[in-house]
Amino acid sequence: MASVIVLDKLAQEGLDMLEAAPGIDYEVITGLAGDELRETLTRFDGAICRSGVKITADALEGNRRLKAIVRAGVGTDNIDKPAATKAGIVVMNTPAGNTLSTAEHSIALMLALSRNVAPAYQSLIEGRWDRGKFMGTQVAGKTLGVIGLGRIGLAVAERALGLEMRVLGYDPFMTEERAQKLGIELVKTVDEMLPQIDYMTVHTPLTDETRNLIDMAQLEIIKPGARLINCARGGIYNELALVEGLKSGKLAGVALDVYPDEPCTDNPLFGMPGVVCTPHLGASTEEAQTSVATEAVELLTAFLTTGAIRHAVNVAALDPKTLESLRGYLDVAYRLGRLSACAQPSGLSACHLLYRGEIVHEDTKLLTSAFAAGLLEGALDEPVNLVNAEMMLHSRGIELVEESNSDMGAFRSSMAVELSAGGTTKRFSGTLFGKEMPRLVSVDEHRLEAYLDGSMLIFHHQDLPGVIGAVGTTFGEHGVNIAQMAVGRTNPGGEAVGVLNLDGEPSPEAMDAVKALPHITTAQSVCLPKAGELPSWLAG
Ligand SMILES: NC(=O)C1=CN([C@@H]2O[C@H](COP(=O)(O)OP(=O)(O)OC[C@H]3O[C@@H](n4cnc5c(N)ncnc54)[C@H](O)[C@@H]3O)[C@@H](O)[C@H]2O)C=CC1
Ligand SMILES: O=C(O)CCC(=O)C(=O)O
Repeated sequence: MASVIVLDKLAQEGLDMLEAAPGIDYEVITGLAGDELRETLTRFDGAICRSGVKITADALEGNRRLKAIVRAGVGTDNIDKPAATKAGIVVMNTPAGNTLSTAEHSIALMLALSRNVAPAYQSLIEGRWDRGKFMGTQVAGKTLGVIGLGRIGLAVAERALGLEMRVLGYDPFMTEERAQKLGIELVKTVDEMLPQIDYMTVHTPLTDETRNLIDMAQLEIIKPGARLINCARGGIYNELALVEGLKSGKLAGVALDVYPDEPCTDNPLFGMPGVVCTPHLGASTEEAQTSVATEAVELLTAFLTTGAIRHAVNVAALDPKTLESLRGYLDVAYRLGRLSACAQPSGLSACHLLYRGEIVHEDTKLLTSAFAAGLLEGALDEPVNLVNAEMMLHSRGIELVEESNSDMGAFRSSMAVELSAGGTTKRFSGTLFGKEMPRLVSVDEHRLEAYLDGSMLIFHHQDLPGVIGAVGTTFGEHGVNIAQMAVGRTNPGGEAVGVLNLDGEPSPEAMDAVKALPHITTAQSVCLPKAGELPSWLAG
């Protein structure tokens, strides 16, 4: 049974889906923070949140159970993604469910600003019939600047065009041709837009580039009387500049749905003339909340029950079809990682991976992550999986290089690993027989064919009569049964390698006895998962 925690208020439709999901238990606990949040999260496999809870590095510290966090919404800025990645936790979001509602809220705020809706209502309920005081401005024929032409920005632009506005747009990822088709005039910089606009709306994440996008300097060039709207993230407009702009008359209005620190009930803009603010309501419609809640539950339950990863913001996607078709090779990659960790337990500085044949047309990045997970699994006291393995390898200064060659070589697909440590190299390659039989097909330059599972012995020796027999006899004396044997050599009488698949792990005494045999140069015991045994992140 997988356990899920819902950390913020979630639409009932989402909770109903959790209730009905087979193999899933859930609890709703909102308002958690600090130690209470950290301790609670250690009891769950998955979490669903909105923007209320702050999942900081502290909240994830020492968590060995949580596997996924799904944000029922777009912005994942309330989740410490580097900390989640380090802990091997997948972070996913529901990117499209609240697009239209947020676009509509931006338009609503623009119209509310233009027609003084909030102050006129306030004045009315205070007993005044002030028809002269609240002269508005028509939006038709006016110019709207849209910063960020992603899902919400484009939906706003489309609606503004429907209101007969001229729309200028700025987004480094939008092409001139596409903008033209949509009826948006693309500008090259925000500064180019500022002298031309009557309204501005932002629809970007808060990043180093978008923080304080409108500041004191921009007030110097903005068209006097402009009205600014922010339904994206607090901090994109510098609030002190907005206060100054309103005081000086440079700005005629400001509408905010989002704030640098939320919840926010105290803000220098609140109560100023020309300001209308809402408490982060962009996505607060029944339609948007139903959509993000049900999608979040779908994403989390699919991940917890099948391993499928969609809409992840810290790891490559892994849809059920890809997972199914790659599972065998992910297993080969993971086992080669485990084998490499035994063969090169210290001083590793670089791993070169070469994918050959048909497999190069698949997402080999995932295979590389599976290899890295196998390599590190036994060495770390924390969970390692596809999410964090490469990051952990890099943070240990181990270089990971991936190459592909579509030539098949001896197999339809294969994967070779070269490990470098202090001027020496070791090489292994593996392939998949059938759909799920991982095989070791070379050690260094020697070809062979051995099972890539269970207990193994890999030994280098001189190719002389009686050497292999002596290994068999020695193991026999120590009660170790040999299930299968493979030998590879380049020249008769030269260096050779033997791989034994054993029914049990040899004792240290058995290993010492084998190492002491004449003509044996190295002997390494390797313990891999049994055939068909997969790590939890791969088993689904
Ligand atoms: N107020 C609310 O309740 C809601 C707020 N949001 C926020 O709205 C924002 C936009 O959401 P979506 O449109 O779904 O995201 P999106 O990812 O579809 O679009 C973001 C766009 O911003 C552009 N962008 C990034 N950096 C930029 C820069 N420096 N200058 C110009 N453009 C830049 C990107 O190229 C992309 O096209 C997000 O921050 C999200 O958190 C989303 C939903 C609800
Ligand atoms: O959960 C909410 O209502 C906030 C929505 C939001 O800001 C987002 O999806 O980025």
